[in-house]
Amino acid sequence: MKLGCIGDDFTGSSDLANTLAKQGMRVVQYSGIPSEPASEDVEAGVVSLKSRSIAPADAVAQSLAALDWLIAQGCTQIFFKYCSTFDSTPDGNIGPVADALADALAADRVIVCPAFPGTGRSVYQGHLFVNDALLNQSGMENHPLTPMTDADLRRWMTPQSKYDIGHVAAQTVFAGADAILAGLNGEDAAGKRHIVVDAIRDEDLMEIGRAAADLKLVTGGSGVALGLPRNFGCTPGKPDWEGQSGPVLALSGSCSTATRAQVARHAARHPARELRAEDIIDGRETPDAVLDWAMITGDLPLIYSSADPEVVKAVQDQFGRERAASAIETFFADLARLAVARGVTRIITAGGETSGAVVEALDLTTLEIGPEIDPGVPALRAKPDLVLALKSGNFGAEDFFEKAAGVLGP
Ligand SMILES: Nc1ncnc2c1ncn2[C@@H]1O[C@H](COP(=O)(O)OP(=O)(O)O)[C@@H](O)[C@H]1O
Ligand SMILES: O=C(O)[C@@H](O)C(=O)COP(=O)(O)O
Repeated sequence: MKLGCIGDDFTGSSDLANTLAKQGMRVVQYSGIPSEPASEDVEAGVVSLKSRSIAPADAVAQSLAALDWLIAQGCTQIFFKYCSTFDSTPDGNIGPVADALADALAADRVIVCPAFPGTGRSVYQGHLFVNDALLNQSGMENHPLTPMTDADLRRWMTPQSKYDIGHVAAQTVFAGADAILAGLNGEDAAGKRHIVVDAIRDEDLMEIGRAAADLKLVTGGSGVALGLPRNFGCTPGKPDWEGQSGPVLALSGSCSTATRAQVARHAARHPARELRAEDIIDGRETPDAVLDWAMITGDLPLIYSSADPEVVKAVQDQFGRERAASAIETFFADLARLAVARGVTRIITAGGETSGAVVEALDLTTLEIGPEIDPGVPALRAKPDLVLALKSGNFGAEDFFEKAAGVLGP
């Protein structure tokens, strides 16, 4: 293994694995830290953790354990993947994990770059934009777990990290890899360890990738990984893929803007069943009954708890943020387990935490990367008779669920 990756959630990890696979690397996504060595032919390993919204100390411990495993596989560069919307709170977990990885690797000039132009995320003058809106005006300010209320990445990262945060501005990035490296060196000399690097186009990311060839640690969204495979001699390619026939089920616990539009569109055309958080928490809904409904109805049924920000806020005020999230995630996890036991072979999940809960419940250890469904979302094969799509909350076109079902199989 050459490139070792640690993803702070499962959708983000599949997004990263997708980017690396498209750039020609032989990639495997692991669910949690594997207990065995990787197969010899894997060039990039992505260890998916569910560490984005847990206690910072736990996120650090899990990330360091993942690092140990990746180093033991021979990796010479480590990539820490977080969300292209920089999902974190003033306590973490991006800063504490980046600090711990940098310390463990004795890494300097740590790039911080969530840009992903293909999905509208750009970093300009240290600020993160989603299309034409600043991050904190993009809907992400209402995220149920990590409300993003400031678009200045340097300011957002500062309370999270024990190190000073530097910046390489767009003008330098536009001048290419040598200038970027000089910019990183300058910030390093000024005592900055984590360095926000601007990027607004894929060309910028390719140049940042070139500049990062000898760095021990790179952090960011999947975009900044675009230029890394070339450093390892890889050239773009297409994965082998054969779809899977059989019953399909879509599950959505994401309350992000894009997912809510996808849910609304799907519900107007296919069977869709809404789960109210209070009914789950009070036990009025059971996974068995909901699955019975899905198996009888067919036609790409969608089960969702996705709700508008006011509804989510009322639920969180009544039950507490963590209790609500955990009850809903457990429900989806139980539902997925029952669905597979009853013969479902294609599962589509929307939402990073939701997807993590589902993959962990299904006890899937490795995921093979298939073709891209929409930017940042690949088809995945988990077992000979089970394929998945793990959709990041804000990714995908409005007809994503239909599209995903089509790519996953006939
Ligand atoms: N109706 C709801 N009320 C409160 N919390 C919810 C509701 N629906 C889902 N959640 C929780 O919100 C979180 C959404 O996070 P996630 O699945 O990562 O989606 P995204 O990828 O959009 O961030 C999950 O923890 C989920 O259980
Ligand atoms: O970088 C991204 O935006 C995604 O890969 C990602 O991490 C999304 O996370 P969720 O929105 O929580 O699914």
